[in-house]
Amino acid sequence: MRPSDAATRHLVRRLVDEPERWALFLDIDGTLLDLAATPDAIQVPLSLPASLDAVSARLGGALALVTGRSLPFADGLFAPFRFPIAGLHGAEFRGTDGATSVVSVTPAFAALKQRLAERTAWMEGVLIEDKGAAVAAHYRLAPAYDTALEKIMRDFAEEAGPAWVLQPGKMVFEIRPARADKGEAVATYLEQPAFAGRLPIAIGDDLTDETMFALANARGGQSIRVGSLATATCALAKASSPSAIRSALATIAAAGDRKATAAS
Ligand SMILES: O=P(O)(O)OC[C@H]1O[C@H](O[C@H]2O[C@H](CO)[C@@H](O)[C@H](O)[C@H]2O)[C@H](O)[C@@H](O)[C@@H]1O
Ligand SMILES: [Mg+2]
Repeated sequence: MRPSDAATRHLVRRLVDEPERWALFLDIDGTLLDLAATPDAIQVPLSLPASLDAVSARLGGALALVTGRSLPFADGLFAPFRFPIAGLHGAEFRGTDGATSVVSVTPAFAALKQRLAERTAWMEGVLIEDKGAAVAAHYRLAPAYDTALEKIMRDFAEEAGPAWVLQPGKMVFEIRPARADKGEAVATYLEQPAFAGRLPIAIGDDLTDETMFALANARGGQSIRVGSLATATCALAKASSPSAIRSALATIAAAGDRKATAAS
């Protein structure tokens, strides 16, 4: 398979030709994986975990997943591999040494999630995704509730207090921990062994990814927004689809294999 657009062709060239120069930060939903009707309906292509592992090896371990999913859920998607992962939009963090920092669910936040489920129960098609220290209200199956759901989520986010913020996304409103965003997670990785001294390439598809695009741009790296979204972006390049990103990763992984075979 060949990468289908200019941004992914450049990505392949950079990571094949200068693997010691770059660090790769990848969003999951809408970037590595095609979007699905519900959070649980996503499909992880069989070859993707091994592709990511091969690309990570090629980059000397300088690859991290930076996602709105919880860290344990993201780990489960790519088992048996364990990549550095920042979960809950940057609030949860596992570094290159395996040390993990998570956010506790306070009794007040647990009660708020319960009340949110009750408050939205009448909205047929609206799905509440409990992610521990974050909660998402999805309206992909009930787009007519867009405005009503935003108001409810805004009110609940305010009630949750300053340790949580409202995070809009693709057909979703989330209440996530305020303590770090994706850009801050990328900045933290760039101080860690394996990542330090490299230029960041951030790839994402949604509003939550804008902070990591801005960080990558500010550090002289590259930022790529995947797919289409009506809102403005600070990403420097665009890629057509998750499948184009997966294809690029497979090409980079295969180039690594070829070099290893040639050297032996
Ligand atoms: O930062 P990401 O890795 O992209 O995660 C962002 C959110 O992705 C998920 O929701 C989105 O994908 C679903 C499955 O394709 C889709 O049904 C939904 O409409 C999208 O908003 C996930 O459920 C959230 O928890 C993530 O924060
Ligand atoms: Mg995404």
